[in-house]
Amino acid sequence: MNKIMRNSLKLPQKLMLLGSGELGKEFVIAAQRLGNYVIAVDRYANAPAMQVADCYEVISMLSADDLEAVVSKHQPDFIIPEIEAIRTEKLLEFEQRGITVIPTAAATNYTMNRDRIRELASQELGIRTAKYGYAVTLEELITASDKIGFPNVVKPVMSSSGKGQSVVQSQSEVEKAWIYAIANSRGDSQKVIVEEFINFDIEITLLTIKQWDAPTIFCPPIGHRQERGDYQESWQPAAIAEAKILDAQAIAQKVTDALGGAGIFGVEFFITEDEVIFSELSPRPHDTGMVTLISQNLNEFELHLRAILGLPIPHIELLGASASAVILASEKSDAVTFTGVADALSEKDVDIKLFGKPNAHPYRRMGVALAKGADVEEARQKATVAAGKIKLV
Ligand SMILES: Nc1ncnc2c1ncn2[C@@H]1O[C@H](COP(=O)(O)OP(=O)(O)OP(=O)(O)O)[C@@H](O)[C@H]1O
Ligand SMILES: NCC(=O)N[C@@H]1O[C@H](COP(=O)([O-])[O-])[C@@H](O)[C@H]1O
Ligand SMILES: [Mg+2]
Repeated sequence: MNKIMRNSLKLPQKLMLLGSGELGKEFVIAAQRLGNYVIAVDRYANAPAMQVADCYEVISMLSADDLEAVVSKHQPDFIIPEIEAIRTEKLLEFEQRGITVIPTAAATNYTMNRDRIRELASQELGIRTAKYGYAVTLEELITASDKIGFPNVVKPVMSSSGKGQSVVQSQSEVEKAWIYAIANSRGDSQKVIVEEFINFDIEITLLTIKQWDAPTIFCPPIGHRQERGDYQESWQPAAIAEAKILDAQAIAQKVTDALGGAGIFGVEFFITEDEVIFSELSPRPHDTGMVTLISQNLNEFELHLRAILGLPIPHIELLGASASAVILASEKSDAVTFTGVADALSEKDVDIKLFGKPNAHPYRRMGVALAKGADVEEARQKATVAAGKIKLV
């Protein structure tokens, strides 16, 4: 259904983006370069992607009525979610009405909360994940934590970028983790997941491109480092044994086939000495994949667009060892300005993206530094130094 036939595709298409952060902004730029018409939607005005879209709407994406209003008004050909927290039941309805939802409405429903995609991977597909349990009360979390053991990781089932997530060392810390998770849960969910802590050697994102009428293809693996559950730096290629890359590709193919549709997926894995453990997946570009803005002939946003529109992807090429490092805010501010950009850009093969978020708060991601180097170590060093030069004032 809704399959785009390559040779009959007419441009421009009308694309509605649900979520308008930094990932959406780069996607809109890619879409605009082929002349498409983009409506950017988010919960606040002047969000990054709105700044480069044809028009924008400010709504609650968790409200079915709000979604209905903007879809009826604009009649998009495609609805392209950019965040998890969307009333996905409504997307099923739009899909039934003939609008193509990316990658599919069912896939956005599976990945809206951590529990459904975890059940799909672990129970239905038999894929190795961390041991896990759920809780909807503190008492249940105490019991579930005992079963999983310590240390463990507690997360709201609906959250992203590490919001509400904590590593719990002992039973005495469970209550604090519960309160933190519930306070930082997006939407109306009161459910948390508790996971076995995986002591991995490296964690990776495998960007997986699922196409309408061509085989699934993969980017070289991206390594990353996270703090507070949020990405700090990423690099490509990640040094992993070929056999493990093939294992990860097979798992990514299995999960994305089960989800269906077309588009890019960021499939996350923990790699230990002898295991490849599936963590989670984004049915859209991934934050750690921003490194592809400098590392590849086609970046993850261009790949997403081509996959969505059924355009060919003849070749993905890694242009050299590359890295990204985030630029975070440290204080609350409604008037953000940056210094140090000239200094950062004085280095060869370094680039800076500032997202244009209208306000800042501690740890909010405001930009990213990108670098190429002779090897991954040099690229990481250059990206981190460049990010450190940018100051918010
Ligand atoms: N079970 C675990 N064992 C060890 N580390 C973990 C575990 N779960 C999460 N982490 C760490 O926390 C990070 C964020 O976790 P996860 O990807 O589940 O959260 P998220 O909020 O969905 O993040 P994002 O939206 O940025 O992908 C992981 O990349 C990893 O570094
Ligand atoms: N890990 C998911 C992720 O990176 N999502 C990206 O962050 C934006 C929200 O940023 P904000 O919280 O600063 O508004 C989202 O819109 C998306 O671009
Ligand atoms: Mg993640």
